[in-house]
Amino acid sequence: KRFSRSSPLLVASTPTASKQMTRVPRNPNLAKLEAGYLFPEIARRRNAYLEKHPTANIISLGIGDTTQPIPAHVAQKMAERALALATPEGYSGYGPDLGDPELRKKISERLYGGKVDIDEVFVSDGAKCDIGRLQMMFGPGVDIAVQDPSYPVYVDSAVIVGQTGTKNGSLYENIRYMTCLPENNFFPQLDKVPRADIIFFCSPNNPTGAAATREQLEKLVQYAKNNGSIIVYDAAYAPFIRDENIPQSIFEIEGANEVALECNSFSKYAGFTGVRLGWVVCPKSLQFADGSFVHKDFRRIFTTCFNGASSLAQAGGLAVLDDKGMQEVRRLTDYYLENAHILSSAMRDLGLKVFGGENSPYVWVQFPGRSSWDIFEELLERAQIVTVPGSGFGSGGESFLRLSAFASREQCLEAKSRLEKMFGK
Ligand SMILES: Cc1ncc(COP(=O)(O)O)c(CN[C@@H](CCC[C@H](N)C(=O)O)C(=O)O)c1O
Repeated sequence: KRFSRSSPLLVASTPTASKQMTRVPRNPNLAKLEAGYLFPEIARRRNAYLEKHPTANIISLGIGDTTQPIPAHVAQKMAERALALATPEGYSGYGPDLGDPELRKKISERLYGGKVDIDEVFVSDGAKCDIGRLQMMFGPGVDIAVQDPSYPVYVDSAVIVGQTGTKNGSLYENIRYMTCLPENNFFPQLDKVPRADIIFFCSPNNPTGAAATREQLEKLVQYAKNNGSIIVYDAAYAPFIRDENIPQSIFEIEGANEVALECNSFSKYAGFTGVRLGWVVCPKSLQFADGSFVHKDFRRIFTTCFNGASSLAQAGGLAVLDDKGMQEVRRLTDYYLENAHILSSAMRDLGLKVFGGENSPYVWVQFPGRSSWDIFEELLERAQIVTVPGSGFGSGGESFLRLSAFASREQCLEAKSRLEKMFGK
């Protein structure tokens, strides 16, 4: 594949010191970031293994990157939009600041049942990018709470914008880590979490696969209200929810529009990880302590630091949200959920403690007393399977391994038999 992850070009080379030293001071926050960002490290280790064993048939259950083709009619719509750009009547340049109004309307109607206003929907180039922009808006003067373990961008972006102190051991000063373990059913004991201004909450959760129930989310919203906090609710895996009692959005909870905003993504809806399309719902009623409106500030950041999602990607998003597209989303996510079931039952049959994999494409496997990176290396060396070490998501992930269910069905079945051989079934 043209952009196969294994091509050496894509593995960042380390810069060499130049003779001419500049006098520009480095951002001191970047110096606080210890290791590199987690996912390029996974790719680096995978490529290093391939260099040593060029004929290895590696199966990737690591980076949560979709593998199934985009639905044909969605690709067709993007192609038509691209061809239209080559015509005088079809050409268009910069789009509307907050996204194609028709797409914003469809997101509101199809995904929120009209519960959110169209002008509360900000169409973007993806949820990860929105997290960065939200952090720019919040600035260095706030403190955050994160589920531990969780998607590394919440903590790393907090360090970069100056919301934290230095790292002591595996924890950054000034971050409230809300431990999520089997013991508390992967939902934090909120009454034991010190107040934080911003609460990053991802459900269905990456990496544990835990999906918060309505009752749990009502507690979370009440906790934020009691503490005057703002929830940044990351619902990137909502399309995997099958359990009726699991809300698809924080805005299904009464009063959430006074304490929460939501980021989401087309990445896992329809394989848009490379197309790049996401959105934020920022309620107009959300206010900062001084009474100013979050919506106003986010709009300022959005329009100042971002020039809008690609018109091609937005054309694709419109097709994803039509009736045919929503059926395709269901088919694709069912496919990945079946993969998750194959992987979770395989690991369970081997006597391992397994979590997640339902309402989520992530399977969370516990190896008590073992280092996550050692298990990662062992699976790579002995079974040529790439996973993600749980400790990469925080100290709460130590001794866990994350398996993603985005590989092909054949690869998941092959991984199952390799794991059975490896663990001696
Ligand atoms: C909870 C959550 N929120 C947002 C995202 C990214 O959404 P986006 O694609 O930007 O709309 C993700 C994607 N995470 C995956 C891909 C990681 C590797 C990608 N390079 C990245 O850094 O996001 C993973 O954990 O394997 C996520 O889990």
